[in-house]
Amino acid sequence: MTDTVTLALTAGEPAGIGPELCLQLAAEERSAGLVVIASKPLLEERNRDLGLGIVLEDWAPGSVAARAPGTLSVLHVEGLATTAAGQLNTANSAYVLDTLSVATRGCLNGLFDGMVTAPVHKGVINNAGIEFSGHTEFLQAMCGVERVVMMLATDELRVALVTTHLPLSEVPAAITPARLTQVARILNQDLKTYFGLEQPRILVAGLNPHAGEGGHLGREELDVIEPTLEALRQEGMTLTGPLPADTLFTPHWLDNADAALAMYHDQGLPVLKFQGFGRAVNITLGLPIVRTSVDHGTALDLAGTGRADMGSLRQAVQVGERMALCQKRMGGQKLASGNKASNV
Ligand SMILES: NC(=O)C1=CN([C@@H]2O[C@H](COP(=O)(O)OP(=O)(O)OC[C@H]3O[C@@H](n4cnc5c(N)ncnc54)[C@H](O)[C@@H]3O)[C@@H](O)[C@H]2O)C=CC1
Ligand SMILES: NCC(=O)COP(=O)(O)O
Repeated sequence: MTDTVTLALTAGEPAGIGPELCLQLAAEERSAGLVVIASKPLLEERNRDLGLGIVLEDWAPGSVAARAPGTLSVLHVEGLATTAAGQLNTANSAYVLDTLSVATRGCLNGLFDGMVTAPVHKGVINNAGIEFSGHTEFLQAMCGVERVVMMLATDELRVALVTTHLPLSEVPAAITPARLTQVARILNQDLKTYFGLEQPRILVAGLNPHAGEGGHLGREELDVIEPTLEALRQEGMTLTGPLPADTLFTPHWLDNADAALAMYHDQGLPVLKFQGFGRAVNITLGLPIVRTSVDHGTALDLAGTGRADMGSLRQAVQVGERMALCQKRMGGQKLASGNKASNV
């Protein structure tokens, strides 16, 4: 069958809202099969504590994932040390990363058509002595691709990033012609592949205030961004910029564009979250597999209360399903242009 997909859904940080959001989502009507990758006792505990009444079914490769409202397939992952909501424990970090590895391998070997991730806590994983910047970088390494692109999207706005989880002080040096070229090519290609845009119109932000004010407020625009964009235009891309980031996100520009490309995390994401926090999806472009995620973090303050909003997880599943169907129709795994796989 090519018109249905099975998605792996990682439940994320066990002390956060991820496990309960997965269970709450399982109560709803859905067309994609979902297999939650998590500790089964953890899900049973949240299910019981919140009185959700979801029927948890063990899933094994080859079996059909549950789709009926009120049921959820589970692929159990060992290694969880503690289950207390709201209380981080470094002893759970290896387990959290195992859930990501299981889902990623399952996508690479065709068990799943894509993966959706509930939030992890980057700090506690690092406190456990494991270097970890985020799912995005983890998946890039695990899939063996040279570059990936983080894009968050609502129905009205798409914002992609040139750099992701970097200290601000390291951002200027990271904006090189090579990185900008790879990011723009991946963004352009995946907007065509997954969003049906024949000629994506991309707005590119400058790095400095007023896009450098002609070199008086920084030279990255003159030395790196403008020449790189010009070369990419020669390849046929429709790129506007570098634009001052403070006016790029206004209707004047956005009304005639398909995506904005920001130079760094907190240049683009605050705007996106102001516009649509709770209904946005985080998509990793440039991977050979489909991966979507929520727009929020672990919300430890809400964990275990059942009050967290599942709008973003719902959206992540729906977008992941559409992307997986699109990839299936193309005949399987694909690589974004210019991205080399070394161990897939
Ligand atoms: N996809 C992922 O794995 C992500 C993980 N994180 C991680 O999450 C941790 C906590 O990050 P914060 O900056 O505190 O952001 P956060 O998103 O966890 O919380 C920020 C505020 O938004 C609220 N909130 C978050 N999700 C909500 C939901 N579904 N419904 C209602 N309210 C919600 C929280 O209660 C809190 O007041 C960090 O370690 C961060 O790295 C953050 C973003 C994405
Ligand atoms: N702000 C987005 C975020 O932190 C999520 O990152 P990732 O874990 O999806 O790489």
